[in-house]
Amino acid sequence: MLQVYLVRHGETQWNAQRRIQGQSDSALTEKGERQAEQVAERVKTLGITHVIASDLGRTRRTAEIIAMACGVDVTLDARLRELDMGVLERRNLDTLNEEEEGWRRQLVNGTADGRIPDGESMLEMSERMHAALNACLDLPAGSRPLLVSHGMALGCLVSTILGLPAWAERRLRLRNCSISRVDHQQSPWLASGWVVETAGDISHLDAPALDELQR
Ligand SMILES: O=C(O)[C@H](O)COP(=O)(O)O
Repeated sequence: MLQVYLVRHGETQWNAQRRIQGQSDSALTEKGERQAEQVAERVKTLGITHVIASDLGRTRRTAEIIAMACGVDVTLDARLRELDMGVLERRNLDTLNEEEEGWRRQLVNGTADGRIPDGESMLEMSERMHAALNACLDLPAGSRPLLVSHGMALGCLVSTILGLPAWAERRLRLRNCSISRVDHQQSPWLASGWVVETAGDISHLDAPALDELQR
C-alpha cells in the first residue's frame, strides 16, 4: 500500500486579504510560517521520503519548512498548482461585480464546464492533479511522499477520489496547513486503487488562519 500525505500551504497575505491567488502568488504571513512549522513538527515522525510541491512561492516555502524537518529535498511539480483563475487573479473577492462573481461561483456550484475567462476548468485541473498523484506510484517501493498544494486543487483531488465529478459542488474545506492522506491499496471492503484515509486534519495547528475567520 502507498500512503500519500496532502498538505495545503500556510496562510498567505492574500488569503488573509481575501484576494484571489490562483496561479499568482503572495508570501506566507507570520501565521502561515508558524502553521508550516507546526505541520512539519506533526509529519517529521511519519517516515516521509519525498516532499513534492507546486512550484508557486507559497507552496515552495511551506514545502521547504516541511522537507527540512523530514531531512529530505523538495521536488517541484507544476501539475500541483492551484486552479488558474484567469482574469480574476489578484482581485479582491469583495470587489467582484455580479458577472465576475457569477464566473467564480461556477467553480463551486456544480457547473460542469464552468471557468473564469482565460482560466482553467475544474476538470482540466483534476486531470493534472491525478497525473501528479499517480506519478507517486512510480517512486521506489517503500516510499512515503508528501505533496504540498492548494485549496481548490486538493479539494478537487480528494472529492474525485471519492467518486464525485471534478466540477461537483465544493463541500470539502481544506484549511491552510491541513493534512489529508490518500492510500493506493487493495482491501476487502474498499474499491481497489486510491481511497481517502483522512481529510482536512488541523489538530496540529494552534490557531485558525485569518481567511477562515472571514469565510
Ligand atoms: O485564492 C485562491 O486561488 C484559492 O481560493 C485558494 O488558493 P490557495 O489554496 O492557493 O490559497
